[in-house]
Amino acid sequence: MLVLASSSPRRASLLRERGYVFERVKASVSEELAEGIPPEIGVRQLAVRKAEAGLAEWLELGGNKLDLVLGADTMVVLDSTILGKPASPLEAEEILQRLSGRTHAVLTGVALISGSGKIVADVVETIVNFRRLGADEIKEYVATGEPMDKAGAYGIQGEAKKFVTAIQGSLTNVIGLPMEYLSEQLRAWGIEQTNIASREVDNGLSAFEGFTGGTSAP
Ligand SMILES: Cc1cn([C@H]2C[C@H](O)[C@@H](COP(=O)(O)OP(=O)(O)OP(=O)(O)O)O2)c(=O)[nH]c1=O
Repeated sequence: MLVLASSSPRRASLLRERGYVFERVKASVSEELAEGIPPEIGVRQLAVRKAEAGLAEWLELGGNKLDLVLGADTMVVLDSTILGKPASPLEAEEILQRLSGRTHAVLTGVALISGSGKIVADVVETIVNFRRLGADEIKEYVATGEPMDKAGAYGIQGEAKKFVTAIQGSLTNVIGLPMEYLSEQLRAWGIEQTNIASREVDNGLSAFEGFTGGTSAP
């Protein structure tokens, strides 16, 4: 049995759309990191923290020790600086101004852990290029509310798609889970997709079909 330790609706959709059957628990953890920690270490640490908290909660609910708990954390990194979720619309504008006309990295830490003591944790990176953004379009975008619960103050699967000129690497990694990497890991743990038909569901990503891993514009 797979258990997703996350309250992110995006992570649940990504798994569901690929036909995984899973349970969900909350991953309530402090997202504080040591000052100056390298982003790739920090993002892995948070993924492990979430998976461990999820496992504790799952076992408390009566879950089996052999069940596999998945925790993840996504960060946007520009010039070695972590750009988290904006605390206010003004901060969202500031973050988007910084990303304007630049290339940044999106890191997702993924941790898989079971009560039997097995743990695998990795970090997957996607590189994203933004075109130059005007002050008015940033304001308009922030007013949609879309940036507020997202690392780096944007959602590539939503309105912010139009800001992106190229990506290198996994698109789903930017949205919260690197599905190509994760499918391989889950297979190794004996967890397979069970309902491939549900992959046909339109997830709003069709404009990006064939776009991942390349460098062309959407
Ligand atoms: C950059 C980017 C981030 N995001 C989202 C993915 C993550 O949900 C969120 C980063 O926050 P996270 O702290 O990784 O996750 P979360 O708080 O949403 O959920 P939980 O900790 O319970 O698992 O930003 C997008 O949806 N689209 C994007 O383009």
